[in-house]
Amino acid sequence: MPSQIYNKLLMTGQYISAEQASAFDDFTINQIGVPSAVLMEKAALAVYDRLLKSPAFNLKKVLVIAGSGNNGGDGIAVARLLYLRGIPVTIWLLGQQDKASVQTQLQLKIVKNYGLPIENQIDEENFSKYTCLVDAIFGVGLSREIEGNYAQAVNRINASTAAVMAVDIPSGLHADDGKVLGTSVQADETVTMSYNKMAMATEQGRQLAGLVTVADIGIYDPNCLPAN
Ligand SMILES: NC(=O)C1=CN([C@@H]2O[C@H](COP(=O)(O)OP(=O)(O)OC[C@H]3O[C@@H](n4cnc5c(N)ncnc54)[C@H](O)[C@@H]3O)[C@@H](O)[C@H]2O)[C@H](O)CC1
Ligand SMILES: [K+]
Repeated sequence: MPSQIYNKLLMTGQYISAEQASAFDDFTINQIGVPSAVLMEKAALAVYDRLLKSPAFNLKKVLVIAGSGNNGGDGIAVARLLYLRGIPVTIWLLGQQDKASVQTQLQLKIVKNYGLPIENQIDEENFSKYTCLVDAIFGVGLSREIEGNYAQAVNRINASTAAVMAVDIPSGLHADDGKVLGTSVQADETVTMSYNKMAMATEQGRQLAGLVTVADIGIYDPNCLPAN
């Protein structure tokens, strides 16, 4: 694909809203036909690659904190990739499994078949032993204040000395305006899917996201596709 078309597709320097992210996702799956699991795998590979490459992360003992939506699904797939590389990794599943999204249930089935450790609770002593935390609690689907055990998990992540990688967007940041909904993860790095999010164009969003990597996972703005 000639580079000027590809550059237009990537819309480098653009920021998109949660609604656009979902619309582009939906278009790619339902109009173009790329299976959702393929997109999730490419999202997970982008986070996995950055975790391996970035000097910010000590992968001696990794904890993936996963919600029940597709952001959690991305995180669970990251845990699987790390596990198959021989990296010690545990999944702390916050959401209720039976309420998990279809894609997240698939990722849970896969990691169970591989025998990855999945916990519903992590005590303080064990939590403090992790050297790297992956925030896969909420992504662009965050729509209200974070409360209860989700808020507790966010506060424990922020109190940890371990480096934090946020999947797509720090959990607690609203994708459109960078507002903190109750509490938000403070990330060292964020790998965001397809295009940067409007939240990261705000001072607060930039600060909470840390170093942002925009991952091209094959989801594009339909208006930027080459005319056939
Ligand atoms: N668009 C892309 O390029 C891709 C995005 N992926 C990942 O999918 C998430 C978005 O997933 P979604 O299922 O829509 O929502 P979340 O996982 O962000 O949220 C989960 C779920 O939680 C509920 N919820 C919202 N606010 C709260 C709250 N305060 N407390 C409790 N529960 C809450 C709500 O029902 C949400 O549905 C995106 O960020 C990417 O990580 C794809 O996997 C790959 C392509
Ligand atoms: K997140």
